[in-house]
Amino acid sequence: MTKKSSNTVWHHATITRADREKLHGHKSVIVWFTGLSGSGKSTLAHAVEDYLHKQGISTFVLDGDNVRHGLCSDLSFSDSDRIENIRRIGELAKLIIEAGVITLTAFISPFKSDRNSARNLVPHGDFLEIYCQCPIETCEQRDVKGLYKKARAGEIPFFTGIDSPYEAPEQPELVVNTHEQSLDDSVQRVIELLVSRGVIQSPQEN
Ligand SMILES: Nc1ncnc2c1ncn2[C@@H]1O[C@H](COP(=O)(O)OS(=O)(=O)O)[C@@H](OP(=O)(O)O)[C@H]1O
Ligand SMILES: Nc1ncnc2c1ncn2[C@@H]1O[C@H](COP(=O)(O)OP(=O)(O)O)[C@@H](O)[C@H]1O
Repeated sequence: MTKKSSNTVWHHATITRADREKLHGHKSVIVWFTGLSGSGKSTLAHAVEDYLHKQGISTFVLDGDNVRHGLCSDLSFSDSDRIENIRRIGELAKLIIEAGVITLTAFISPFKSDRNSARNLVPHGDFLEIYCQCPIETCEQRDVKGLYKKARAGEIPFFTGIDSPYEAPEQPELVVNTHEQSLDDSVQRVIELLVSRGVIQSPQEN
């Protein structure tokens, strides 16, 4: 349970999120990628960022591996530390959308309740959950970082999908099947979602 700060008073900014969004010419949302290790979260988040950046859209990617080198370097992969990891990321992503920037997060985020807590931090519609669906067999074949091999050898305890659970989203805003769809197709599906939600304009309208 999070400790509450005492004797602190919220200071209201004179420049609002809406002012910043107007300056940037687009809305800001959290695009939350979730899925097994190796399911394509980082690859897709960065490919979407590349696409948006080229359209002049302000973006930022929060990536599990990177954030665990700094802000969350004190956290392990126990259930309670994963919960704290996702709590911090939810709060951080909330701050970044206040800056008027589209925030793409790439964390396994294995527990439904934590993803829902992150969703509930921001106004309705500002959290778009994208499930990178990929059979564990394919993730394991990809074994981008050699971690599945180590986990199977018993060298990494509590590895997601092996001896630590992954709870698939029930009603994500989008499912991308990264074992069947090409990366370009997945990027297009995400862009279509952002257009359909009025976050960005259709590329034809620019
Ligand atoms: N035990 C265990 N289980 C799963 N993953 C592990 C583990 N140990 C290290 N790694 C590496 O850490 C990356 C996942 O970190 P996350 O912060 O996204 O995890 S979580 O959301 O808190 O569950 C994950 O990165 P991705 O492969 O990009 O998902 C792994 O590189
Ligand atoms: N459609 C796809 N979308 C995303 N990644 C894909 C796709 N097809 C194959 N891949 C490959 O799968 C791997 C996914 O790794 P990564 O993005 O690091 O996953 P994660 O961040 O979920 O651990 C990369 O080597 C990527 O090139």
